[in-house]
Amino acid sequence: MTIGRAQLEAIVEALTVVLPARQPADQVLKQFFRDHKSLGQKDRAIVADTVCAALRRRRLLEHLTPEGTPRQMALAAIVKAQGIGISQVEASLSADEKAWLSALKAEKVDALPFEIRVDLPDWVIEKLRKNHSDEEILAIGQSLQQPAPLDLRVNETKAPIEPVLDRLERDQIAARAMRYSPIGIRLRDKPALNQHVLFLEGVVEVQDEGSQILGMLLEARRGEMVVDFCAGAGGKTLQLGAAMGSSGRLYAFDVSEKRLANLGPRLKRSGLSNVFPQRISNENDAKVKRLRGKIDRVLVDAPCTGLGTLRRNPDLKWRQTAAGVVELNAKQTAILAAAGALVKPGGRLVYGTCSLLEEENEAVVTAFLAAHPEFRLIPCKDVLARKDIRIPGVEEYLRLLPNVHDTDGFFAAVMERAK
Ligand SMILES: C[S@@+](CC[C@H](N)C(=O)[O-])C[C@H]1O[C@@H](n2cnc3c(N)ncnc32)[C@H](O)[C@@H]1O
Repeated sequence: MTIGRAQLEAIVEALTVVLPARQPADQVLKQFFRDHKSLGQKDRAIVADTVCAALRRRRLLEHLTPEGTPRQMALAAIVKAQGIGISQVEASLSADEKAWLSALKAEKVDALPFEIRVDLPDWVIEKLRKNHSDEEILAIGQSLQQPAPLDLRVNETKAPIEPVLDRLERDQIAARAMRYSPIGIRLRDKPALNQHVLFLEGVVEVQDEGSQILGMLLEARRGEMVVDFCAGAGGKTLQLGAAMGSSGRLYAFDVSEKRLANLGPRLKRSGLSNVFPQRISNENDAKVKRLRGKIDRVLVDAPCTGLGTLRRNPDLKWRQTAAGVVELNAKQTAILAAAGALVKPGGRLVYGTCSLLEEENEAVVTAFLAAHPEFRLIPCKDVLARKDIRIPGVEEYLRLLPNVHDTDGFFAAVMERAK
């Protein structure tokens, strides 16, 4: 793949606005493309791929480019992170740059310090060391440097999985049933699906396999009262609504108007009529309190560092901080307590995150259980076994890792309130 002068300039300009990491990279990039309407489809793909590669290997690239200018970062990303040959950019290089890139190309990444190979900030590595060996941390870090696959969930209210797989095959979209999720399909490539009839008619939705497994832990059933406390744009809400056969009542709470607004069109496509999105001001909103003790199942998909999703959002690792974890922790604890109060006797509470950090996961659950003896832990393994799902390493808690399960990183705990 040749990268021309104009394309390289566009990559450098894009990195100039993305690298300060003041806002999420996808938002900055979206604005960048709005401001650069002359860039064609192919140019945009090249810019987006290189920016993503630079964010995935930012620590390596900063190590290799002592001045760290956006141009150096762009060139190093192309040659070192994307593995593109120097000859493919040669026409745009000065003699000095050519010599520098040749030396860079020859440098052995495997011989670099551990932290650079892991490509995570020091504070994250330190926290991971509480539960993982350095060998595991390296495997986790390297798996998070890979792009994530495109995963779909089949809307059970519209179709079983087999005809959907058949339809994809007929349309020459390479796909296979997922390893763990019985309602999931993994695509081999990343086709633009948003004009495909299966997507437009709400038969499939994009959802990572790990997220599907987490949603299944709630075992939401027909006719029940269910709350998705942190519904966001509704990835799991739609799954729960379908599992409930579009019956009962499913409240989708979130503090973010914008995220709930993104649920709107997805909900319409899904055809579900049991979902009630509600914006709440915080976890103690009156809309929450009036449901105390009345709900069969409550899911808390808590706000977290998102470190398990770095394959999709590589900028997150440079936007989170140790101080941020402390703030998130306070939120997670408060949300879980408020959500737990909604569960009726004999009901279920699931706490989940897409974080890899013990502080956001086991520690929050352990503290909750200590303060709420009316709840007890149900092993995730047992819940999944009822659906014939067996996942290596899943026992008491759900712990999914990209290097082990080829899903985003997820954690979950299932709790039941005494009758
Ligand atoms: C991990 S995301 C949810 C993702 C979503 N469940 C999905 O599957 O697509 C966490 C969500 O928690 C929301 N949130 C933050 N503080 C909250 C609070 N106090 N009460 C309810 N939701 C909150 C955020 O706006 C964010 O949408």
